[in-house]
Formats: sequence, structure tokens, C-alpha cells
Amino acid sequence: MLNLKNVIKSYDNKKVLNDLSLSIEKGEIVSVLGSSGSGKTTLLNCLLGIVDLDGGEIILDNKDITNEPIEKRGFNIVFQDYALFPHLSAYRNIVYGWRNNPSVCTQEEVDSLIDLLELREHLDKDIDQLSGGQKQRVALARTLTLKPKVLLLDEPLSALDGVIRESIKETIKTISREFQLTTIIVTHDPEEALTMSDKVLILNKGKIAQFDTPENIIKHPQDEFVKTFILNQLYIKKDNIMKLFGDTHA
Ligand SMILES: Nc1ncnc2c1ncn2[C@@H]1O[C@H](COP(=O)(O)OP(=O)(O)OP(=O)(O)O)[C@@H](O)[C@H]1O
Repeated sequence: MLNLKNVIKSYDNKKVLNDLSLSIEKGEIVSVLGSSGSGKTTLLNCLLGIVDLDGGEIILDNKDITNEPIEKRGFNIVFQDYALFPHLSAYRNIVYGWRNNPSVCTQEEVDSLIDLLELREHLDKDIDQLSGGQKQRVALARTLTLKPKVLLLDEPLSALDGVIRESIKETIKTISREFQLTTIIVTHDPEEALTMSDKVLILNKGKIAQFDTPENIIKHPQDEFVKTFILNQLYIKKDNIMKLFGDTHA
């Protein structure tokens, strides 16, 4: 279990994360949703250990990791741009971190990850020969060979279109279930957050507007921000599509 207790982070005397407390169960998929500047990336950076907290604690499996260095936390991230090495093949990218930590994962486990992510036929290809979805899967495989306790994904679907988005969504869900891997996804897209996650953390100006299941957020939005900002975006999308068919009462 991951616990945040009264987490505070300030920049220029302004609280960017303002007293966040929450618990995430092992194996849960949680999306962090909020408008630009709401503190999503800052929260990710605090979890990773890239920036220090100004107050509060981060507890992972009953251990206080607030002051642990990045490499000892057990968090791993797949960045929005995947951060793959363009001069290495897909396979060499996948095993890059594992080669330096071979005790973490067996060759059989690496092989089964490659199969799970349907990458076997692409292993010898250069990175620029891969589609966006294939690059995303290589980045996921590379991170998973390091057996993170918590997987962080920064806007994992933003560079992908329609069908591929849906297939990566399913892949992320499968990985999380199969490995009982706590997964935290940063996104600014309500549809993405609500359809991928067990719970959604909605941030508004560094505070928790609501931390709840997708169903509760839709059926019982906790405040005006959740109602007007998040749900309205979904209704606007739906309205726009219905207007195409001449239905103005969608
Ligand atoms: N290193 C920094 N120095 C000063 N201010 C910062 C720094 N990093 C972030 N901020 C400020 O903290 C606030 C939250 O930024 P953050 O990047 O966490 O938001 P976000 O929700 O990820 O936004 P976006 O969706 O646009 O990426 C913003 O007002 C930003 O200007």
C-alpha cells in the first residue's frame, strides 16, 4: 500500500501540493487528473524523488520513503516521449536497465514480458521503424524488467490515436492485474482517467477535489469543480458528436 500523509510542496511560497493525504492499495490503477498547473507533474516528481517535499510523508508498504533516494524507492516511470535510445534496437532498449541489474529478473521473465507485450516480431527493429504504440510497449517492457513496486505513467496515451489508444489501455490494465502492480497515471483527459482506472484523483490547484471510483465521480461529483470542469468536458465531447447527426438534445 502507498500512503501519502499531508504532502506539501511549495514553489515561490505558493503551495503547489497543498496537504495531500490518500492511500492507494497494492495493484490499484489510479489516474491523476487535473487542469494545467494543478500539480500533477509535481506530484509525480515528488513520488519519484526528483524533488523533495516541504512537508508530509510518503509511506510505501509501511516504510517511510520520504527521504529515500530515487534508486531505492522502487518507483519507475514511463515518460510521455518514451525516452527510448534511437541508436539501439527494440530488444537492446528493452534489456538496457536489466543488463545492469540482471538479478532483478530472469531471462524467462524478460521473454514472457516480450510475448505479453507482443513485441517478439519487432525485437530487431530500430526505434524509428516502430509505430507509436510499439514504442510505448517497448518503453513499458523496459520499465517492467526492473520490477517496479509502483509504475508511473506520464500521459501514456497522448501520442497515440484511436484504436492504438484502446489497445494500450487494455495492455496497461492487463499488466497491472497480472503483476499486481500499483500503477499511477498522469493525464489531463477525463475520458482516459475514468475508463482506465480503479480510482481517479482529481486535483484542483494542488488540493484533492475528489479521490474516488470512476462510478462515484460520475454519479456523485463531490464539488462544483468536479462537476463543471471534469464532467462538462465529457458532455461537450458528447454534444459535439451528437450535433454531427443534427441532435441538439444530446
Ligand atoms: N521547478 C519549478 N519552479 C517553480 N514553479 C514550478 C516548478 N515546477 C512547477 N511549478 C509550478 O507549479 C504549478 C504546478 O505545476 P505542474 O507542472 O505540477 O502542473 P501540471 O498539473 O502537471 O500541469 P500540466 O498539465 O500543464 O503539465 C504550476 O503553477 C507551475 O508553474
